[in-house]
Amino acid sequence: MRILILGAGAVGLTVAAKLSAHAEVYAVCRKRYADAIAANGFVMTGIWGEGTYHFPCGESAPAGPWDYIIISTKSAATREVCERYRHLFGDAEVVSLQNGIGNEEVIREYTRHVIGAMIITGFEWRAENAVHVSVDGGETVFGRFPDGSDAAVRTLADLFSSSGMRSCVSSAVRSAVWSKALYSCSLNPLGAVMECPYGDLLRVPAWNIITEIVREAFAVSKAEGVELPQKSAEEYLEFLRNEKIPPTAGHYSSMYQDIAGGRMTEVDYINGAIVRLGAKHGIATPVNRTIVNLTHFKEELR
Ligand SMILES: NC(=O)C1=CN([C@@H]2O[C@H](COP(=O)(O)OP(=O)(O)OC[C@H]3O[C@@H](n4cnc5c(N)ncnc54)[C@H](O)[C@@H]3O)[C@@H](O)[C@H]2O)C=CC1
Ligand SMILES: CC(C)(CO)C(=O)C(=O)O
Repeated sequence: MRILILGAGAVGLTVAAKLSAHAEVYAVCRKRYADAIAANGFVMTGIWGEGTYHFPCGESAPAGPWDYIIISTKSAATREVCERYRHLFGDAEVVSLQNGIGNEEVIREYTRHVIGAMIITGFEWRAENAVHVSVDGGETVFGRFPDGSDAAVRTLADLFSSSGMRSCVSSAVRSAVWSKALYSCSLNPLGAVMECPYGDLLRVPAWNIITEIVREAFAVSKAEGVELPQKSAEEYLEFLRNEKIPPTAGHYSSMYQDIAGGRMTEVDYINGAIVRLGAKHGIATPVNRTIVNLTHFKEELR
């Protein structure tokens, strides 16, 4: 099996390392990462095990055909990556292994073979050739986008699982992507602006803000025709409080880490997507809009 990973950073390089024992993998990444990995290997620490991995990577992609092409850039780069590498897509299954709303819709403009995914594991840079896997909020979910499942989806989920990355198949992956987006809307920007781990967001003043974020986002998800497993915003909030925050309570959000590292966050593709889609449906989203502005303000202060 040949797998190409495009825009490999913390997530993509770690996944490449895990898959490399079970498949032929190539990771397209920045030159400084490729040079560091060529010199010293890729060093993984944390809950997925510790080790040094050697796999091919570089700034440009080798010729196809590829069985799977996994896109693991930040959402802002999805279209750019599709434009640059569309000549390699062919019959490959193109997988979005990203956070945010709208990535699969962009990829669908370039190929009919789109697999969506929802990943809720934490990856933190430690060096240009080193990533720490910090928390695990559940299995990675794969599905045919927007819904359905088939042999190609099952093969990919099985490959991830047999490579040591717990995964499953859902016939409603769009719903899984939205469920994670609601989680990210609630926790990531607030954790970044307040500089605290997720567990602190259970405090009453933060939870009051989260309640409004989720109510707005839930209304937008309904207007978009997304069927979440929870029937109401209140049910989603209970799920977030009781099932999703506890296993990741000590985690500092990736938006916190982006701001600390001087990078732009993905807030425009998370809370910002709720604001844009809310406007399309005539749903007011003042709290999500405020959170987007606060996060950009924080980005500018760094
Ligand atoms: N880090 C985490 O804990 C988690 C991240 N995610 C999601 O996974 C996705 C990737 O996140 P990370 O790996 O953390 O980000 P990252 O910033 O570490 O990696 C993204 C990589 O894409 C590369 N890139 C950007 N534009 C490119 C282009 N035009 N061509 C080629 N490469 C390009 C960058 O150089 C960077 O190395 C995001 O959507 C993120 O929200 C999801 C779950 C957890
Ligand atoms: C690490 C994780 C999965 C939170 O659990 C995340 O999505 C983030 O920080 O953006």
